[in-house]
Amino acid sequence: MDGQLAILGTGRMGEALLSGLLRVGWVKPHQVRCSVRGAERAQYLADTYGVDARTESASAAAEADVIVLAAKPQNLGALLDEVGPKMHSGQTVISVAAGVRTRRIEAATPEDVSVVRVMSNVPVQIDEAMSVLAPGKHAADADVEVAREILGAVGRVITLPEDQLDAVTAISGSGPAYLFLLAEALIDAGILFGISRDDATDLVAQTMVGAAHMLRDQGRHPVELRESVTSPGGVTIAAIRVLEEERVRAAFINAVEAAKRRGEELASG
Ligand SMILES: NC(=O)C1=CN([C@@H]2O[C@H](COP(=O)(O)OP(=O)(O)OC[C@H]3O[C@@H](n4cnc5c(N)ncnc54)[C@H](O)[C@@H]3O)[C@@H](O)[C@H]2O)C=CC1
Ligand SMILES: O=C(O)[C@@H]1CCC=N1
Repeated sequence: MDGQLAILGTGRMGEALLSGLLRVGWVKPHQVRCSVRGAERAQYLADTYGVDARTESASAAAEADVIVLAAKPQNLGALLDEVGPKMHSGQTVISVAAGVRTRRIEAATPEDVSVVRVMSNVPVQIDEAMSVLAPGKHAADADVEVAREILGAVGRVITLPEDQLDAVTAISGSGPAYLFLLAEALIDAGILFGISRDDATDLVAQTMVGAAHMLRDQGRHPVELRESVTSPGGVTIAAIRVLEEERVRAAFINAVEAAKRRGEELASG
């Protein structure tokens, strides 16, 4: 990219984006300004990535062409109060915060600042993120393209209307946590049967990777894939029966619905 990038609130998500963008060469370290809360963290970012890292966001925002907002939703209001008045026409703001609507950000920034909201997920750390873009009112195609380039550096990107973003957050944003919980449970089952934690973790992790690749790359329906494992009169159906008796399917749907509701609460609070 030409110009300057600011990442405001460079925690886990912001750092993962930063490292991905530097790795693919989308920006050079001298083009990046990061802001964080603690001086120690700023020093760490400066030492690790060679970027300008500060504990104050307003100057970083004022100097940038593209601004990534990566603070927690609960801190975004205060961050916007700090940086909004320093922003100026022609800037593109990309917010990765869960639940915070583009109109909230538009209200805190000058009229012709473009906002693109993004919901990504933690595999940004390994360039396997699922990111969904939702353009705000003033976002032009070029702004969406910038967001697509940034998130495209660390995984797959699609665009959806903003009214679907709370659902996206609950599914793919939080999704890795559900899969890690499932992994914990399967590893515990291995331990119950006397398999070592390391071996059980290998079994579960590679099973998840293999199953995920089949689902993503073969274009087959998950029902067909599950049926292909479930032999008549066999072992898998005994487990599926218990999962259905325990209403695991409904539990997942209810859990995702609760996550979506929480996203809506964050938006209104
Ligand atoms: N962790 C995840 O899996 C996902 C997180 N997100 C979103 O990404 C955002 C960041 O999440 P994490 O990186 O996990 O949080 P985090 O807590 O690791 O990072 C947030 C950073 O913002 C800094 N910060 C807060 N207020 C600030 C201010 N006024 N000025 C400068 N820095 C400030 C904090 O010191 C912290 O370093 C959140 O809005 C979250 O909703 C979205 C999808 C997945
Ligand atoms: O739990 C959260 O609030 C964030 C948003 C999606 C994943 N982590």
